Amino acid sequence: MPVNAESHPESGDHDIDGDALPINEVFYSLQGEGKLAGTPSVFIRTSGCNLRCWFCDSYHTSWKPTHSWMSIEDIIDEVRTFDEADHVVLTGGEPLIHEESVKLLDELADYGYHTTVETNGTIYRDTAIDLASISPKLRSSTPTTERDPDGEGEWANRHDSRRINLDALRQLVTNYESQLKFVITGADDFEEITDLVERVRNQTQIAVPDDDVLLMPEGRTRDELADTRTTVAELAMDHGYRYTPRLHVDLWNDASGT
Ligand SMILES: C[S@@+](CC[C@H](N)C(=O)[O-])C[C@H]1O[C@@H](n2cnc3c(N)ncnc32)[C@H](O)[C@@H]1O
Ligand SMILES: Nc1nc2[nH]cc(C(=O)O)c2c(=O)[nH]1
Ligand code: SF4
Ligand SMILES: [Mg+2]
Repeated sequence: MPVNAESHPESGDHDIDGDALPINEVFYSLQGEGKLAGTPSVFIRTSGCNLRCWFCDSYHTSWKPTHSWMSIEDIIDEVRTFDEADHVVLTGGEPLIHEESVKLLDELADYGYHTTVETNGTIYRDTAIDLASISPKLRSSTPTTERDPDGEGEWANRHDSRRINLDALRQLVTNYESQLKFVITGADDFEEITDLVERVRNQTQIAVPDDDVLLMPEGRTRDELADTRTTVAELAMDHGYRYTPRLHVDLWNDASGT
């Protein structure tokens, strides 16, 4: 169900009683990324983000957010229409900017769903998360003047100062089963990854095995992925990290609702 009403997610200007979330789309697909790639899953995509990656493949949740407000009850009713699925992926935008995501996840868990949260790792919340799929943003994600899809670099400093929150990363990794999934634009990104993984390891007693560090090629389309994925596969082999494909892009390119 693509949802396309225009309004601003931070405004809260909706007339639904009870807890509600700005929802960009709800759809059924295969998990395309990470440890659970290939798993049939219902995706709930919230709108609104605290970062602005230049390459964001969900432009209508970050740079130009669109959504309809949905009550938690209505979201869960919609999820339950896909009766083959027992996995739910909460994504965005950044789903953890919304306090109401806590209640949604708790209720999904009460219904017995396995929950994955796709997050940029800058915000921690205590809720029912079976897999925290954390994608910390590297320097190469910054929307510099040359790479800004929507302006002239106005977001660059804000993005850069927000993109790493070591304390939030520590809490996510310590309290949930997790994966660290880095978007790679080129071999130059690698040093920053090893450095950040070390810093996270130094913050927690929980083991962060190389197997839970995933390298994902940057690319919104098959053609873009064709340019990055071999480099990324070789980096994974050289360093013992895991490669993750973007299965949905391989299967359906950049079609919406996939
Ligand atoms: C749209 S984000 C939403 C969740 C959260 N804001 C985050 O960034 O993790 C979902 C996933 O897509 C990844 N992603 C976004 N744009 C991408 C691109 N152009 N190429 C590869 N991965 C991308 C993100 O890193 C994240 O793992
Ligand atoms: N099929 C599919 N798998 C995904 N895994 C993470 C996604 C996301 O946008 O968070 C995503 C997505 O958009 N589609
Ligand atoms: S953090 Fe996620 S949703 Fe936000 S701009 Fe980056 S990729 Fe897009
Ligand atoms: Mg996606």
